[in-house]
Amino acid sequence: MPTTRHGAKLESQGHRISSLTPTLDHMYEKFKSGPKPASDFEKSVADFMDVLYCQIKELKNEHAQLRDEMLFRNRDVTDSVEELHLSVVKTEQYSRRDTITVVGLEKPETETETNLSQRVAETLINSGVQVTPDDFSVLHRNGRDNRTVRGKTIPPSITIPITEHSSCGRKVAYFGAKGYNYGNVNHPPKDYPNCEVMNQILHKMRDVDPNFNKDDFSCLVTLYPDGRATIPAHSDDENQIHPDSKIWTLSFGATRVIEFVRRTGVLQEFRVPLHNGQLFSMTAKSQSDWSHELLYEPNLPDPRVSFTFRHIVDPPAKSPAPPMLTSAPKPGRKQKILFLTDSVLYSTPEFLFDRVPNHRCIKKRNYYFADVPKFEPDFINSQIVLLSLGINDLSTCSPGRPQKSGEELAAWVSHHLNSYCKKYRNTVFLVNSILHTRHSWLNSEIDTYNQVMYLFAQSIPNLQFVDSHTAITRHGIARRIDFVLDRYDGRGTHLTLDAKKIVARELVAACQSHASSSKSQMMKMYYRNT
Ligand SMILES: O=C(O)CCC(=O)C(=O)O
Ligand SMILES: [Fe+2]
Repeated sequence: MPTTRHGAKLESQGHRISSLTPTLDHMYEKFKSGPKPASDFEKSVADFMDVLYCQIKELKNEHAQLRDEMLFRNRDVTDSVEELHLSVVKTEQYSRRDTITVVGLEKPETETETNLSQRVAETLINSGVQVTPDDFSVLHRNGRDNRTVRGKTIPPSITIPITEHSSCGRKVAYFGAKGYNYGNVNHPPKDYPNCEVMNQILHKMRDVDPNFNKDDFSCLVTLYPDGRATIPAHSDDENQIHPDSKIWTLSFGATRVIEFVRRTGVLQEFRVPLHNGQLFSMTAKSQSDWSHELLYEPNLPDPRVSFTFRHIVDPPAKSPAPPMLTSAPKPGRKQKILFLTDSVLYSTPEFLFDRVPNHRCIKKRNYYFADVPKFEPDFINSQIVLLSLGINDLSTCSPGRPQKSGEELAAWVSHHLNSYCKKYRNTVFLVNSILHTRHSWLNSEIDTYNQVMYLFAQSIPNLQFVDSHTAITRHGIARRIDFVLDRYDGRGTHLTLDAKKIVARELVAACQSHASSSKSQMMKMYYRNT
């Protein structure tokens, strides 16, 4: 590889481009601590050096940010291409396998897709099949023109893809004093049937849960005729379900397997078989943190019936102007996520937060916790304030002695967050854990800080501790410190792109769960009672 003379010189002195800034800092410090400029010329050289130094630093920051943004975007594009590829493979398999071909249906000049569906449906209905034209919305002719074979006109055949029915083969009945809606499905209120089976089941439910009563709890009865009927991955987290409601499922018939997959952070999944006569319960937390799915078992011929009970409440009324120090978001305006971060995550692109529906992220640089009050005027207009700080408050130039201990920092931060959370009750404060460095003395302070903050956040309804440190330690990259911390950064407080991506995913997921949850409702309840 050709090397310029200048490049060779830099290499030989051990100066890599990536280490230029520490060198520059060092040179600048030396320059500033040298003799004071005497002449006008020396003064203007000193001013010139100041300007150059600031501009180089700014450019370097900008460069790091642009590089990360580009890498994040690249990864996004790769992910989308992979997803598209998978969906093409799926579509191909599906178009080869799950289709019906109809031959011999003549093709009039005036044929359109809609009247073709109509005619196919009519033909099938005449032969005793129960269908409607809507069942064939994507059918098509295999060719445009009729062919003539030995004097006979042969119309092009028709392919009918068998579309997965939205209920995935399930049949449901709903009973309860209040209606229940999810997705496009709308179950109106309906009296429980006064029959032996239902009465016995209700009786059993009261034995199990003393709070159970059929005025509050609704029952969704689902029939899965065989193993091909499923319920796809979902969480029962509609705001019509009481925030503390357990979801009870009573199973009869064939054993089916329910699979849980964690919704955020590191991928975790597990399966539970649901046997005949078994009662299974899920907590609200298992809905917010996990999705569940009844797995497809094409070779299972037997039916299963489940009775699912949920405590249904009236959906929260559209709130009037929120109380206290809050300003209602203007209609049509996106809500704000204020992201205060030190340099560890400063290059996290704001666009990643576009995944939080109806929100936009404004990122601001903040090195020390002591600087947080500068941004207080913005809290009132932010739905989420995300704080990723702390390492600069702990670390110090003389190893072994932090500026503040982990415990001191946690006490100080929690004191301030406590008052912010009370003052800005409609704002959710997310505080990110501090990540490990290359220094064990510092890491033990970090652990203390993280533990105290984790416990503290549990007691404040609009404060959440985002444990991105644990997300990293559970990830494969934790095998080697160089996979997590930037190798060229001796201080060990800068992350590799992989680590940044893991943390960013945690932060975005935490914002997503707050943006969609009924937490603000719970916060109001909490503050009303305190
Ligand atoms: O049938 C089951 O066991 C699960 C049903 C379910 O997840 C639901 O109704 O939300
Ligand atoms: Fe469910």
